[in-house]
Amino acid sequence: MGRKKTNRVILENLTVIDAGAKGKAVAKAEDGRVVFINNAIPGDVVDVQTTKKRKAYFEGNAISFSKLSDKRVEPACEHFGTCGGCKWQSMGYEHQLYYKQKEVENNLKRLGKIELPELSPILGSAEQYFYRNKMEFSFSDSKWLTLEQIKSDVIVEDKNALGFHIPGMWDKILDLNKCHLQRDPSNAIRDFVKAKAEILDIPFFNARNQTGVLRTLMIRTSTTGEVMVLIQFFKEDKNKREALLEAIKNKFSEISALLYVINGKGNDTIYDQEVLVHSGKDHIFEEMEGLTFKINAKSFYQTNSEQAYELYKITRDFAGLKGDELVFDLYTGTGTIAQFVAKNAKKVIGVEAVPDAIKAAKENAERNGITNCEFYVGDMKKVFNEQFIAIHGVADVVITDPPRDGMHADVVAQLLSLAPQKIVYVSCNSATQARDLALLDSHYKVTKVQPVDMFPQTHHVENVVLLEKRND
Ligand SMILES: C[S@@+](CC[C@H](N)C(=O)[O-])C[C@H]1O[C@@H](n2cnc3c(N)ncnc32)[C@H](O)[C@@H]1O
Repeated sequence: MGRKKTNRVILENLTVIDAGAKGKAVAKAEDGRVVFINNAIPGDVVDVQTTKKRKAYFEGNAISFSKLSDKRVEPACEHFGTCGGCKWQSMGYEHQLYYKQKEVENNLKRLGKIELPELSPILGSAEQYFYRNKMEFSFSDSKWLTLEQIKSDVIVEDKNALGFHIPGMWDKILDLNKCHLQRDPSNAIRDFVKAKAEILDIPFFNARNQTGVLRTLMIRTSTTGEVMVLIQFFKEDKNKREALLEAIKNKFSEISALLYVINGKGNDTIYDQEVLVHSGKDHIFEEMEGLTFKINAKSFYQTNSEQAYELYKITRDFAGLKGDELVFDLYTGTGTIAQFVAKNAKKVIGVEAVPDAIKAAKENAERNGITNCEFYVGDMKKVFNEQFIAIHGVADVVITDPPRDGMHADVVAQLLSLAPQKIVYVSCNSATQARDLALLDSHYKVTKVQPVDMFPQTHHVENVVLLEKRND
């Protein structure tokens, strides 16, 4: 069944039959073991170099193709295959949607083992490229070189890169030419920053040696047309920093918040750092159905604004509010869902672990003239307890939108004891959602399921479920 190559195996002539967890292609080896394959899609026939061998499965990379799937399309991006993002670009969008729908259905059926209504067809994204409103690029003085570049006699003069980490390599950065994820002026800003930094002779970061000056570039765009740019420096060199930021300001009049951080720590996260303003404001605004949301450098906001609007409309529709309900919005973030449904409810209470997000939620609600929303900070499993319910009352409807891990078992138990009429469960991970639905199944029936594609060209899928209290 296979040729040996060093201590790894080559599995020959495998037909890819499915797309599985984490977006990998799935085939069956001759011995019946499942093979999870990178860089192939359903319908391909491939030879696979294995990278992992376990009792029940293999993992590996497709190294040659004897047949290419008829589901294939030409990837739009020149960096496809090297860059870690947008791994499903070689598959037609209708097929991406088919496999996302199938993943949600499989997870709910196989992991949840619950009775399900017919799933609504997945809601595709109107924009299949350039849909992200936030991108973060890394600077590096040791850019990723292709095998041809390494082998060739031509010396690569420019070793600087501004782009994304190569998958599995923390210190190698792909120098981006054009990225298809964020709309203009994102690419123009990134290109300009790189060129100007080189003219000013500002050293790019070296993650291995922790040397250099320029660390990361974040760009946020909004549907209102505002743009935020944040540059993270490893060390302060006031003259060069100001020269670079002034040049960016003068070149791009649409930048309304030009920010920087001086971060000498071991890692790139800005969440524990002071964000300083070079020019303009420290925030931009996002707008949705007449509501405005203030977004600062550290704020969470759904990364596909247009599709977030669709997701929220489905959530509001599933909640079916008439105007006299008490609603809890668990894991509220900056309170966007809470404010979005507020005009249809008597009162909405949002809970969230991040204090800054709750501060923003309160500010946003005040600016939006919403007076029937309250927001509280805390870890859900601690805050959402008997005392919380004694103070706020029994919710008629609970909307819950937890992180990928799903809800803590204590939160599910508390939901069962609270016993609201309806629960609307928004999830970015249908596997953990299925687990939680199974825990709720004794008291709640799943009556609606609506998958939503927020991230075209990737395997990620959002899913909204309506649970209604059983009367028996
Ligand atoms: C998927 S986001 C939902 C955000 C929000 N619903 C929205 O649409 O913008 C999940 C949120 O849960 C918060 N979170 C994570 N763990 C939490 C916990 N244990 N208790 C409370 N909130 C938590 C995160 O900070 C994040 O804002």
